[in-house]
Amino acid sequence: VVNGVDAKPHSWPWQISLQYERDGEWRHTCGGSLIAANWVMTAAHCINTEFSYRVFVGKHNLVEEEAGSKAILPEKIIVHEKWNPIFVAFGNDIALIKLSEPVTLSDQVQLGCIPAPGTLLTNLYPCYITGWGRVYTGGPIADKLQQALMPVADHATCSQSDWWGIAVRTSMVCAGGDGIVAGCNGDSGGPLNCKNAEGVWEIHGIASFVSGLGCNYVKKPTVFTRVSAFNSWIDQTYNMH
Ligand SMILES: CC(C)C[C@H](NC(=O)C(F)(F)F)C(=O)N[N@@+](C)(CC(=O)Nc1ccc(C(C)C)cc1)Cc1ccccc1
Repeated sequence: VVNGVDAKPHSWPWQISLQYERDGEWRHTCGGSLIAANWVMTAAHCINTEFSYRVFVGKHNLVEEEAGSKAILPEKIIVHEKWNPIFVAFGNDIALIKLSEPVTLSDQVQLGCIPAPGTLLTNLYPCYITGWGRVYTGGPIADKLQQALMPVADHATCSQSDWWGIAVRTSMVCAGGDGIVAGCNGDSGGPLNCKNAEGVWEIHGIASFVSGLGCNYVKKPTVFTRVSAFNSWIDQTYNMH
């Protein structure tokens, strides 16, 4: 997250770190959200079938051992069947990870809520991006979980020609675009957290892409998969696997 702040530890208890093993070391690669005791929602582009992964729950500082955190191996990973790594603009950048064992819920490990199907947020609706991604374009990833207020750019705004134009679909949600705050590599797969009218936090987005010209680039908001466009896919995947 570019120009974010350290989150209060465990204040986003559904946030997970998706890590892959390289040279005997586990490395953070993406964010994700716990949506059931044994299911994590992340971005399809985070998954590479050559790698082995683990899901780390209950984390705040990635470079410290933390009581209450736990690394769990996936039992299976389901990538949306219409995801195409060559055409990110087609969307469907969503994947579900079934955990090999259900997590134990606690103060530090909680489930995130999914919005009702078809829910659309109005322009400038206040949401927060969270993640351990790069803290500036090309920079290092964060040790401590970062958060930043990122107002929604509705589809009418985000699909303007000098914004994302036709690269953004209605199955996506944009946030930010002020050139200051943005998601960046390593935030992929993580949540866009928005409080609903009842005061309940919901996961409205899965961080998908930012501009190749720079993470925080004016009129190129961070683009998220719109979770409320995938409720039935999520339900079907749950019930099928
Ligand atoms: C692999 C892509 C599909 C997703 C990757 N996502 C992220 O980094 C995220 F923001 F989600 F954390 C990304 O944006 N990667 N970039 C490599 C940019 C990129 O690939 N962006 C992009 C933008 C639009 C499109 C399509 C929709 C036209 C595809 C890729 C990051 C970047 C940012 C600044 C400088 C250099 C690199």
